[in-house]
Amino acid sequence: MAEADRITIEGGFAGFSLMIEAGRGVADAALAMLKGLAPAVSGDVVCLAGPGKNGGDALVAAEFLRRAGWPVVVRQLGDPLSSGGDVAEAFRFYRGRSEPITSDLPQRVTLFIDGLFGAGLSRPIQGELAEIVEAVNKSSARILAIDLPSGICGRTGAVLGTAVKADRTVTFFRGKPGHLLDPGRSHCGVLDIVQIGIEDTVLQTIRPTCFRNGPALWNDVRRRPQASGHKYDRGHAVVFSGPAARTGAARLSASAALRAGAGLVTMFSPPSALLVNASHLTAIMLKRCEGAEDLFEHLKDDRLNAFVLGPGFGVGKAARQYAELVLGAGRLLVLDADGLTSFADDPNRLFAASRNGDREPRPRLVLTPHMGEFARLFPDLAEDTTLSKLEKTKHASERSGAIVVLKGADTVIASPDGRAAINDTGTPWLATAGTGDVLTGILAAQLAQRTPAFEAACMSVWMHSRAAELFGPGLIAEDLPGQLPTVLTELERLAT
Ligand SMILES: NC(=O)C1=CN([C@@H]2O[C@H](COP(=O)(O)OP(=O)(O)OC[C@H]3O[C@@H](n4cnc5c(N)ncnc54)[C@H](OP(=O)(O)O)[C@@H]3O)[C@@H](O)[C@H]2O)[C@@H](O)CC1
Ligand SMILES: [K+]
Repeated sequence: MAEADRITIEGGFAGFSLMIEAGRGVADAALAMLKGLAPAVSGDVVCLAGPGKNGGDALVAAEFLRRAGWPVVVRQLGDPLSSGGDVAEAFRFYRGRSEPITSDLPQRVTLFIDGLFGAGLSRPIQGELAEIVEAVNKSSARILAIDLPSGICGRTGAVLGTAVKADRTVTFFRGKPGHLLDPGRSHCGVLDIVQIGIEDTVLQTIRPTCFRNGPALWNDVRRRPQASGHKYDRGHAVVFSGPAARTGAARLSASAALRAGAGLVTMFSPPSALLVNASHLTAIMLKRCEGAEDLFEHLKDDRLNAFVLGPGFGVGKAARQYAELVLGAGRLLVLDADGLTSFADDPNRLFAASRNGDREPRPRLVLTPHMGEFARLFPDLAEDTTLSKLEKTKHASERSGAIVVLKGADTVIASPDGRAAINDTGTPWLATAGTGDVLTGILAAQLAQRTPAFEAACMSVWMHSRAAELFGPGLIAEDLPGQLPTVLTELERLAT
């Protein structure tokens, strides 16, 4: 944002004009929240203005709201005139009441506008300021945050000390990681992104590498069946089954792979589980696979192009051998669950297989850990409290040479080339047994169709979340594949 700001001002746009537009955007959002209420009978609109430009935005918004007829009170932290520059100008722009801030807040408040700290938050909120934030959070008034809820770090989404819990947050030009990463995301409430005069062309100079996950990022590279094509054009995905008593996870994965667009799906099953699997499978094919030699033979069929290893598979030597064989044969691999844990004692062995002696121009391995599994492969990154979830995932991807999908309510997807995406869709109902297995199948389908691995991972995470949103409450993992046709139809509509 600092760079976007700098380029815009260098181009002849006055810094205070940006602040006016920011303040106007905040005032518009406030008016939308106040809609239906009468200024004469409502409580005050209380604008909390901090010492920096976040406070400047609050002062500008306060003036626009005052002009719209609302009873506005500014509670000011620090001396805006001594701050100079745009902040002093904003203070002169505001023609209403202003008092120094204390924890003794006004009693009749309809709306708090939080302009204490934004991008310039540099340390935890403590002492009387923390009491003020707590009092604002406890009040029954609604809360609108400017740029970021005060106390939320824009880089990491972490709470520094304490943080405002807003109903709505207005930010400028583009969202920041702290808006999408937990706990920042839940402190923002509804997120509005308003344009304040910064041209999109600044992005050509800034070249951002971090994105909010959504169809705009990948829908145009998504592979889809062609009228003249046949099933092998859509790839042949393989899912490794676990032993007889643990086959369900692999079947969830396989059925998701077929629904998500793989041309063919085969389960490789140990002999003990063949009968169980055979009694459940119809369109999905079944092959016996017992040990490395068997797999080596199967891999001679080079139409088998994308593999899933991990769901229900069991931890141990077989998982390590299979993963290495698949990667060594130049195939794409989604490694999940037990597949990840199998490398806990020697993660470098996995990373070496992933890089395959640096002969691979593009990543062929996708890791889909939750935080617990991530900590087994990347213990130092997991423990490092200075790193955000975004940074942890990016470092892990760079180290492993793999696409890393670090799951959670705020799933992060990172590529060794430095790109990353944060997913902020989905529902809490996704936190149920087996949904991760379904994700591996959706991913295998995209890889089988030869979508580049980073985009494949991003779109799979999004489709998985969207399927859950469409089903709604009461979701179990088995319900997800059945929603995929609707998700695909939606994506088709967006593409045309
Ligand atoms: N970029 C753009 O394009 C545009 C940006 N705009 C706006 O600018 C905002 C960024 O402004 P900003 O850089 O002045 O920082 P801001 O968040 O106001 O705070 C800095 C002040 O807070 C203080 N302080 C920090 N932490 C503290 C703590 N825990 N407890 C106590 N004090 C603490 C810190 O003190 P210091 O660290 O210097 O001692 C300093 O005085 C951005 O969020 C957006 O709203 C818009 O106007 C439109 C265009
Ligand atoms: K704020």
